[in-house]
Amino acid sequence: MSCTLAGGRIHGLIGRNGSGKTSLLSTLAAYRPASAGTVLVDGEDPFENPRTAAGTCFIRDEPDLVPSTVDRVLRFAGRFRPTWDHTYAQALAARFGLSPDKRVGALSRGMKSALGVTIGPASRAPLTIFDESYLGMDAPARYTFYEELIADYGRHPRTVLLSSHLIEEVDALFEQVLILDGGRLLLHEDTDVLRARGQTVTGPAEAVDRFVASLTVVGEKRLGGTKAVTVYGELAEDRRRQARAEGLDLGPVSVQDLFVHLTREQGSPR
Ligand SMILES: Nc1ncnc2c1ncn2[C@@H]1O[C@H](COP(=O)(O)OP(=O)(O)OP(=O)(O)O)[C@@H](O)[C@H]1O
Repeated sequence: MSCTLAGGRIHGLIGRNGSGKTSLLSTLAAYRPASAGTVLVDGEDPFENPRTAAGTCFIRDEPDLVPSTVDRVLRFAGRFRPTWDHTYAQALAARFGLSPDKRVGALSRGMKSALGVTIGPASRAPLTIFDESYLGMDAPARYTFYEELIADYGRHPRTVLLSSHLIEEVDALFEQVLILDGGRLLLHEDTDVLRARGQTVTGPAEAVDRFVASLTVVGEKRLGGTKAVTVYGELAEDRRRQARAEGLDLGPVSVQDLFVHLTREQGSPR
């Protein structure tokens, strides 16, 4: 794969199991050297590089936590990061219900993840990477994470790279999307451009079925007599007019529907 990630954006990394997300993120965060090819962070090889390491925060699905108390874990995380905001870290930990004197060993799976996603935003690292960091966190805690991430990103813009399987929950955060498939970069686009690659056609079930008969259907939902069908491919203007004339609504497609369509057939792991 070959790509350049623009700074100051939130990039979503999605791909099926074994497609290479963790391998890519681990190499960017210098947890592993590149076995082939070139990886540059801010123009430099990140491996064993103190300058890029100080500006990178990598929160893995099993967060790296020293065996101590919540407060000490946060202080330790801040020691290596010039951009660390300890007041914000404490406020975020409190929002997740993490008591400062609680020991890491006594935290549940989801609470360990919550501590990981406290360190990520509080690091304010110019390159902040989350690799399925929400694992085990319940829905209210995940939504708190998304809310805090976007609010803090607004206050302190930086480059965020976030891999997730919960695409419907997180796609609103993504400014750009990368889809990996079998170790290759299948697609790298602005989220809006990606959403325009398909359409959702909604209306009375029979009219929708008639309209989509000759189109590539990638998903459908039905509620009573109303149906919403997702189709792949752009619609020409005359087809759009026809849809409106038949009382059908056209909307953008979900990133998840497109992802499933693009990776279901060819998407076997390497
Ligand atoms: N430590 C390792 N040694 C050898 N091969 C590995 C190792 N870790 C991962 N792989 C292989 O590298 C490929 C990519 O794995 P990777 O963990 O990067 O995928 P992923 O997209 O993060 O998957 P998932 O969504 O399941 O977490 C897979 O074929 C996997 O078997």
